[in-house]
Formats: sequence, structure tokens, C-alpha cells
Amino acid sequence: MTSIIELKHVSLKRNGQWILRDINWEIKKHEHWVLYGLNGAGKTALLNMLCAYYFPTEGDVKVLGKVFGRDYLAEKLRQKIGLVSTKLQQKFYPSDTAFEIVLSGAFASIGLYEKPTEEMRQKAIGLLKELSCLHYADRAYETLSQGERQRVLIARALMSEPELLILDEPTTGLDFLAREQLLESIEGMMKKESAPTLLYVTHHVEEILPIFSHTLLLKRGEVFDSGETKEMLSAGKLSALFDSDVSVIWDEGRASLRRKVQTIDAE
Ligand SMILES: Nc1ncnc2c1ncn2[C@@H]1O[C@H](COP(=O)(O)OP(=O)(O)OP(=O)(O)O)[C@@H](O)[C@H]1O
Repeated sequence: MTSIIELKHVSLKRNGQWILRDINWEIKKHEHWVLYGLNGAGKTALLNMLCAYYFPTEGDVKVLGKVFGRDYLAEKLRQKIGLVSTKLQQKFYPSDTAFEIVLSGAFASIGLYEKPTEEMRQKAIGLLKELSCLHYADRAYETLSQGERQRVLIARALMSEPELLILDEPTTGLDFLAREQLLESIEGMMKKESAPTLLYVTHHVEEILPIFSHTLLLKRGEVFDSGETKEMLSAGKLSALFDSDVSVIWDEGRASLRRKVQTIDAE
């Protein structure tokens, strides 16, 4: 099976501090992964590396068949990766419509500077429909809710038919219902045969859908463990990850966590 991401003994130092240490990770085509870790675990640093914004201090990074430092062109590589992150959300022009924002994905630009073809327009309409956002296609970005914006940005990311789609904490700022509806849309989208490999970054176990076959647990810049999701989300493993006792409750293929409160006997 083709590798989408291959990291070998990758470490990253920034401002004299090690942020990532000895990361080994392989994502194969058609596997869908979760990158899970608490605040400050190094998730953003790792994503910045995968998208060629950071260069490893040590080790080898290969993304979509391109070896960093040897045969890759950052811009070209990024065009093959669909990235949806909160940081990206803030870059769009408030008066651009949802339709224009989705279309801009075909040119990998912020704003629409080239005339889209009829084929692009049809594709954008199809994606807006698929992500249930066609009814606000003509609304200005600034008038959209957080959940609506995320849907539009996922549709935009899919315009260029990326081989890898990275969703970086896409449910930030969503209420329970909006979160669940977005997760349902993501699940539906990933069931399509033409779906890209998906990397979903989160610090909420509840968001890990059954479609995510694999999970990498990141702790203080190191791989704590990685493998099949079901195995990674065990009470023992997560308690060790958090340095705090938790129990895991499974319901319809999704896990949720409870922190065990230590009770001290009065006697
Ligand atoms: N340029 C930098 N210089 C020094 N330290 C940095 C730099 N960038 C990140 N760090 C540190 O590296 C650690 C990992 O940061 P990172 O933002 O990757 O974590 P994260 O897992 O994305 O966290 P969160 O879930 O809170 O967004 C943090 O302790 C952060 O302060």
C-alpha cells in the first residue's frame, strides 16, 4: 500500500527547545488517522512539519512521496494537501460569499482572482450540496456561523481533490448539535470511494468516529503510542497518557471519558 506520510526518527527544535522528539509514523493510503494529544503535546508543530512549514532538525520526512530537503517544492506539495484549521479561518475576506470561497480552493488562493470554469462552478455546487451548505452559498462569509464556516472550508479544501485532508480541531467553537452534525457530514463524505486520506486532529476523544481506523497518541512531543484506534483508546493507555485515572465508555463505536475521582477513606 502507498504511504501518504512517512516520518522516521523526526525531531524538531525551535528557539533552542526540543518540541518533537524521535517521531516515527506511517500513514498509508485509505487509512484515516486521528492525531490525539493534550494541549501543548506538539500537534500543531507536527502539522506544520507535514505541510512543509517547518523543516525537521533531525530525521526524514516523506509526504505524498516527496522527501523533504531532496525533491520537494513546498508550494506544490501544499496544493495536494487540503488543510482546514482555525488559523486559516481568519484569513478569508469577510465579504466573499461561501460560493466564492469554495471556488477559490481550485486555485489554492485566498480570494478569487481568476475566472473559474463552468466545470469548477459545478464542482463547487456539488461540494456545497454534499456538505449541506448550498442554501447559504450566496451569503457573505462574515455572516456565517462557526459551524457553517467550517463546512464551507471543508468544501473549499476538497475543490482541489487533495490526496490528504487535514482537519485541525474542526469542531472548535461548535455547540453539541453543530458538532454532531459536522461529524455526520465528515463521516458521510469519507464513505465515498474518491475520499482522500483523512488526518483528524483533536483533543476530544468523543469526536473520534468509527471511520478513523488508526490513532497516534502524542505526549510532550513524543509518540506515546500509535496503532488501531480501539486499542489506543483503552482506559489503561489513556490513564497513562494523562497521568490520571480515566474510564472509557463505548457507545455505538464511539468512546467518551470519565475521570476517576480518588476517594480517601475517613478511617
Ligand atoms: N516556535 C516555538 N518556540 C518555542 N516553543 C514552541 C514554539 N512553537 C511551539 N512551541 C512549544 O511546543 C509545545 C507544543 O506546541 P504545539 O502548539 O505544537 O502544541 P499543540 O498540541 O498543538 O497544543 P494545543 O492543543 O494547545 O493547540 C508547546 O509547549 C509550545 O509552547
